[in-house]
Amino acid sequence: MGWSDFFAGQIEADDAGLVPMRIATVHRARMSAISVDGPVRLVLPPHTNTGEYAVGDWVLVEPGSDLLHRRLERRTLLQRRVEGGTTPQLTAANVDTLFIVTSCNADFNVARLERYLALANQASTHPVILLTKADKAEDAEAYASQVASLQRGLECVTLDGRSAEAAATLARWCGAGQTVALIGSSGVGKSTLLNTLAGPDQDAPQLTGGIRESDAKGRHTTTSRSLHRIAGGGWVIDTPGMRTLHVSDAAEGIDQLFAEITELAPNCRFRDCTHEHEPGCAVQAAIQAGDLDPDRLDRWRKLQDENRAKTPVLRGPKGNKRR
Ligand SMILES: Nc1nc2c(ncn2[C@@H]2O[C@H](COP(=O)(O)OP(=O)(O)OP(=O)(O)O)[C@@H](O)[C@H]2O)c(=O)[nH]1
Ligand SMILES: [Zn+2]
Repeated sequence: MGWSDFFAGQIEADDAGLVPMRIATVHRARMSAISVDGPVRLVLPPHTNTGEYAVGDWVLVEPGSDLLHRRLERRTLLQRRVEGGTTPQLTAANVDTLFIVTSCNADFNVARLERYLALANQASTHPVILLTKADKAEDAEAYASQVASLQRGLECVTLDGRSAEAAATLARWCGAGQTVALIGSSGVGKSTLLNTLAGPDQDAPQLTGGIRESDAKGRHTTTSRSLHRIAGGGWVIDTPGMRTLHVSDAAEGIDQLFAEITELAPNCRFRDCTHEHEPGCAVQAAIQAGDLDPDRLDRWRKLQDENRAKTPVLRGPKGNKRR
């Protein structure tokens, strides 16, 4: 189930008799978990804020009563801030690999992929780009080569999400104890991949996924996420389609994504160089030399600006000052 020494090391003497379980669904007022014996509807202590839990979290539970005791520290955490939100929304915890799904057609957009990559980096998960609908594309490899230039060492596969070969191709990231999550816009084939990964033995996993609820503006949103077992392997977390993906709280993730720019910056004459018009700018020099794509610098700038604008700067005794 993804249990490891990292989690085992957090068990203390006081926890004797409690059982580790993994959160499978999070709703406003209830949560379910998966234990070695199967699914469990958790009994929540009064005043539990389910917003502090994410699918994939490890928790300690009292056997018999199914009373939730406490959550264990996470290895990775995917989160995002919704428009106007004061605290980030937790999307998935303890994900080893994030499958960023896009299709070989009009959905393909490098700027959007870069956003997802910044998010994956920030969460400390390993991103892999899945290019679906390769069976319908004239030149799927052309998409793959565009992906290759987005981040150093970035892995990418092209596939037909409906085929059994897709499960075989993805198996190397889906072994026993591994947790993957799927992210991508509507219609790119996430549910299809989920079904392919879960295999024919499970009853329609997409039906167990989301509960439709209305948010404050009356829009329908899928508020729950779910954890599904992968046929013969690990676990997959289904995240709801993201209407708009804002990048926030992701400064380090962006630096990692744009490593070639991050690494040039110390060579600029001015420490606070914006790489726009300053003399002695190493980044502009790289563009002049043809070593850096000017579009890439534009996208870096837009993402930086957005991240700064969307990340609240907290000051004062309690706030961590952040960019
Ligand atoms: N030809 C082809 N069709 C695909 C592939 N993957 C998905 N589809 C089709 O594309 C359509 C959309 O797929 P879904 O799996 O529902 O997409 P989704 O990402 O889950 O969409 P949301 O639920 O809206 O987030 C379906 O008709 C699938 O059969 C693929 O690799 N090749
Ligand atoms: Zn510069």
